[in-house]
Amino acid sequence: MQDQHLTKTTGPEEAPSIIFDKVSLNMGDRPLFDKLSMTIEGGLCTCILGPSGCGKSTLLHMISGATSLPYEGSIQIESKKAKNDKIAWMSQNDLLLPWLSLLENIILGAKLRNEESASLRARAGELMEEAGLAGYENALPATLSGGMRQRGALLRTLMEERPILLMDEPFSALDALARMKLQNLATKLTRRATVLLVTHDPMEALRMGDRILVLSKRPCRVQSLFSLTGIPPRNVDDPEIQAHLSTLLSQLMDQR
Ligand SMILES: Nc1ncnc2c1ncn2[C@@H]1O[C@H](COP(=O)(O)OP(=O)(O)OP(=O)(O)O)[C@@H](O)[C@H]1O
Repeated sequence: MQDQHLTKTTGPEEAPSIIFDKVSLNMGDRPLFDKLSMTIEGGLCTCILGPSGCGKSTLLHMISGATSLPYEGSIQIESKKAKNDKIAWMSQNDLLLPWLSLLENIILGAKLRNEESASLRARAGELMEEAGLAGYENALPATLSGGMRQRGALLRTLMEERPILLMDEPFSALDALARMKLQNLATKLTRRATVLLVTHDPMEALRMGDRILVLSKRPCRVQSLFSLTGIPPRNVDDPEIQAHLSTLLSQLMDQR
């Protein structure tokens, strides 16, 4: 059901690649990026791991253009759509408006643009059903658990139907079980979009990613790239996870 909607709006032809070409940026008096070149493949989930302060969140901000940082080089998004119409953002704070019901929060973007309609509400209802939130349409955020609020935030992001999703540690505030459930849901509902997920959790990256980029300490460069072949979300005992986990962990330990 949801896949149909997502195919229509975030199909492969709509999910662009993001190309960094010799991107340099100083933060303070030191380079954060020094001629960083890499390609984020369209239509795949790329997870980014790396030491604290190496510039993971800054990369997402540079792609979104939300903050104008004085970088050199280029970041190209291969899409016919205008930038505002192609990127959605999700972070670890759910940012639900406390005075609106969960449903009103989920359709907030359309409400603000005066695009609310019966079909839009129906679509939100379908997504809520899929996310196990049916029956909570009128609940205020304060009456919901952290996992439910974060599921609501995920649905609000998906309702925007953007081909690029930038996710900055979206599940880090959740307990292990809620996190795993939300990883499964997010993977299912964002299939075919270009997803860039910043995380500190190697298992999350191995469960959700088609590709994993390990970044180095400042100045940030791509230290290694893992290409995974199976279809996410992977179970924790998936052979592909077992094959990569120790290599990934030892690389991350070496960076500390
Ligand atoms: N507005 C700013 N002014 C100066 N330095 C900044 C600013 N914002 C971030 N930085 C610095 O840029 C570097 C990269 O920050 P960023 O938040 O992108 O790192 P990160 O890899 O996401 O870190 P973490 O994993 O801890 O969230 C850090 O050293 C940070 O101190």
